[in-house]
Amino acid sequence: MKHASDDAVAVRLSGLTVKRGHREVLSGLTLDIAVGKVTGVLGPSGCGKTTLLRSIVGAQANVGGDVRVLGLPAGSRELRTRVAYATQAASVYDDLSVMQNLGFFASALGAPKGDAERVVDLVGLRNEAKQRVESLSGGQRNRVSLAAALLGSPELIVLDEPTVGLDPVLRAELWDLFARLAGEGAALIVSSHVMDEALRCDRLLLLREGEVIADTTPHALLSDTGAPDPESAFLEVIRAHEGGAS
Ligand SMILES: Nc1ncnc2c1ncn2[C@@H]1O[C@H](COP(=O)(O)OP(=O)(O)OP(=O)(O)O)[C@@H](O)[C@H]1O
Repeated sequence: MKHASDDAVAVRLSGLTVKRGHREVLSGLTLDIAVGKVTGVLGPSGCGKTTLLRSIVGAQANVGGDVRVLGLPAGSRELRTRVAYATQAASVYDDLSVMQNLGFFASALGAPKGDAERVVDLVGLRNEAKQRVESLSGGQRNRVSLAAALLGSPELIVLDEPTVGLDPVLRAELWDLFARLAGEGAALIVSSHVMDEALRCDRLLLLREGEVIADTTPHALLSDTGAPDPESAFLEVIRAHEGGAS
């Protein structure tokens, strides 16, 4: 029988361990990620953020332990339209326009007619809609990828560093959008190495060398460490973790 609370769980990790090459990149992660919230995966370059996201969307090899997504094993066929993933490198066609790309992905996903129009507005690319992707700036290309990830109505939206290369205004707008989507009931998992973005998340997972060293909220991160900003708070958490580990 299903537990009632399972409906609120988008992702359940049980002892997730990943080896890449000879290295253990993630070491036994056990945690649940809730629906209706923006969960931030924060941490320095190389700490395992992308590997964690790839494991959740079923794109990672050599995964040990168990990863359940919306109650199903990660990567299950049934999850194809229910889970969206935007990678760091924009995965769109250079020789097509923004709208042609979105139209293509919309029909591949079976998204409703008009959905490409909806998402192009969501990511603020209306003026560039007819432009070929190859002529866009890096930040604009990433937004095409993000728009493609928002097609249909995914229940879980996994975004790998979606705000890289964006100006502060656009960044703030996208974080507003993430909060709105979570408010509508989606689960969002957003990675970033910009600690200030931590403040926009409902929950924070701070990752370091493949381990979750803090599972907290922006408010608790600042109040527990007494640090003035998330960057110093993160350093404080690392110091405390290393002190405790030695
Ligand atoms: N094939 C491989 N062999 C050995 N190590 C690997 C391999 N692929 C990735 N790694 C290592 O795994 C670690 C985690 O990589 P991952 O891409 O998940 O980090 P990240 O936190 O997303 O980094 P960034 O913020 O720079 O994108 C890194 O230290 C990386 O060097």
